[in-house]
Amino acid sequence: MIRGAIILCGGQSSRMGTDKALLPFGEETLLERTVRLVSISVAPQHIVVVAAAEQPLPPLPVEVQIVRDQQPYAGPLAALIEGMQALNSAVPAAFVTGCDAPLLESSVIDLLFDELGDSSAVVPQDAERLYPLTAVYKTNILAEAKLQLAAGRHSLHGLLEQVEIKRIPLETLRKFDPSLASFENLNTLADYEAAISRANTRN
Ligand SMILES: Nc1nc2c(ncn2[C@@H]2O[C@H](COP(=O)(O)OP(=O)(O)OP(=O)(O)O)[C@@H](O)[C@H]2O)c(=O)[nH]1
Repeated sequence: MIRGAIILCGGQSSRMGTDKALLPFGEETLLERTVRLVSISVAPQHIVVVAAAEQPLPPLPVEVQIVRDQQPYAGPLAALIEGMQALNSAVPAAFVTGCDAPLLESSVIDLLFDELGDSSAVVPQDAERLYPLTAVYKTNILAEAKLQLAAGRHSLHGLLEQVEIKRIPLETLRKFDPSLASFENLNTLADYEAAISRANTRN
């Protein structure tokens, strides 16, 4: 199966207070790092970055496709639709993440693709919640995604309620990522600082 990936990076970053995509992380920005980690599992020519219209972006590999939101701040579902429309039509499924996943493990991405089978999406879950921004989606759910958006729903959770998904217990993924750091999105400055120190401890 040809794997795709969609990296959403055009949110408002309101809790962080500054554009997350451009935050430094080691010698890279968060977006560069996320693209590099995703490209261990997905060929760069099948990676789509979905950014806001005027958003400045760091230099990315030339093969990576950049698309711009049609509507400002329409949310992750609208951005997912933009990304799916931009993917090569031969790509049946895409890993979806935000730009704020600097501790992603490629073995987690690989496992999510491996579990897809007949499901429309493979989504990690713990007792409290689903993790729709570290998940794999079949591209044939595009029509359903558009219906949801047209009905005024903007969240990925709403889409996942309408399709058949495979839920992967987060604990199962500890085998591949013992600290489960792949699932920590960075919303606040405190999250960002904690991720930097965790990355430094690992190195
Ligand atoms: N392209 C695009 N990406 C989005 C949009 N909304 C959210 N995202 C991305 O989706 C991921 C999750 O977004 P949220 O955590 O809901 O929002 P955020 O902008 O990151 O942060 P807050 O404003 O603090 O909620 C982040 O990587 C965002 O950049 C959007 O309208 N367009």
